[in-house]
Amino acid sequence: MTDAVELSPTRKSIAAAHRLVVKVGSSSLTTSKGALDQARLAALVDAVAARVDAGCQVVVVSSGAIAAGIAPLGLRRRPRDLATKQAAASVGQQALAHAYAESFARYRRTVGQVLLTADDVVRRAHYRNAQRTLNRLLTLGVVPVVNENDTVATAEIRFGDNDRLAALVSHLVGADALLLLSDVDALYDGDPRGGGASVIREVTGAGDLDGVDASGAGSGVGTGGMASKVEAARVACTAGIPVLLTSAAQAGRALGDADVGTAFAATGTRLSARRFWLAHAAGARGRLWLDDGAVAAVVRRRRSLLAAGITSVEGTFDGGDVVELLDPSGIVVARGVVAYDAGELPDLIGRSSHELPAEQRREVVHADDLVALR
Ligand SMILES: Nc1ncnc2c1ncn2[C@@H]1O[C@H](COP(=O)(O)OP(=O)(O)O)[C@@H](O)[C@H]1O
Ligand SMILES: N[C@@H](CCC(=O)OP(=O)(O)O)C(=O)O
Repeated sequence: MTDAVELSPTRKSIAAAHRLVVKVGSSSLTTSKGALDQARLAALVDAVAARVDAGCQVVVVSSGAIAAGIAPLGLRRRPRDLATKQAAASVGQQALAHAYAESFARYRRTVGQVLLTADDVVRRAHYRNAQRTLNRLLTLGVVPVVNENDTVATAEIRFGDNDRLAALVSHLVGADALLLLSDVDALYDGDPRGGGASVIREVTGAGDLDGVDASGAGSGVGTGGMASKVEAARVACTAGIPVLLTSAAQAGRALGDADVGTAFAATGTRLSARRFWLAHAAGARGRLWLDDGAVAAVVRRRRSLLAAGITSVEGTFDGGDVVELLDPSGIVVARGVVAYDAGELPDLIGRSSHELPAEQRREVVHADDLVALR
């Protein structure tokens, strides 16, 4: 008999989490013909209800609105144009909400539908509203079922994928763990459909993802693909939230001892709402390229960014807008609120403070308004 392998600290913390966000993808809830798969939805609800009955609070972030609208509308495949996608989402979301309500009713649990647009997370006043509603639902013992508000979200304001939405919601509700449930049992070092790929059990830092190819397209009914799950896991982990990625078919184990799939360890600590918004939710209006000295000052020593360390400026922004800070190789190393308009900076960059007139000696991005991403 072999000894049981000790669970990693990440898995233990996920198994012990009190407040969880569980994201489930379209391919796990719908048939290939574009209708809801009631049996698979019920199996997911069984697993979530068991965890709720054990005293935990669970937010479900559910995709599937567009996919579930395909068959009822008599369409042959997932629509490509926005108007038809929105029509499909309108029909499918209704079916989805009804199915969750009926399925959770088997456990005498009430569900609350929460449809969010990117604005609800990007604008700080909206962020607080969404936060308040979700918290209230949870304290009332309701299971919130969240999706993007696809019927009104236009191209510019779309989250784009529910993996990212789930990571943002995890922070919003102060979740102790995020579960990403898909149609694949784990992250592999390459697309498993090609064969020969190996499972990655634990990701403890960015280095564990070196050489991992997650670029393969998704299932065809969803949008995200594996790359968006890895990115969502990174967003959650840097905000201090561990992530478990596995298949919806393993939801019972995932919500039980968490000894399945790929576990991503939290790499950062929980950020304040403002810093999280700066790092992940706010839209950037410009880019500042830094020299190596400025990168070291900003990222390692957590100093303000001065004009002397900037080599180039891109974008049309005003003082108060969010910009990305790039290292000399073009990697975004930080984000922050810029103190100058784009038009003011070309005359200042590369010059040290004592060369500048007194009114232009203030920091370009103050340390309090800056979040390092690496
Ligand atoms: N490195 C990888 N590891 C695991 N799956 C991968 C990888 N690269 C691509 N994939 C594919 O990504 C798919 C999951 O993405 P997607 O279909 O968008 O899921 P969902 O609908 O659950 O959001 C898997 O079915 C798998 O074929
Ligand atoms: N909001 C969309 C989901 C888009 C999406 O991200 O889908 P998926 O990749 O399956 O998680 C819908 O409900 O159809």
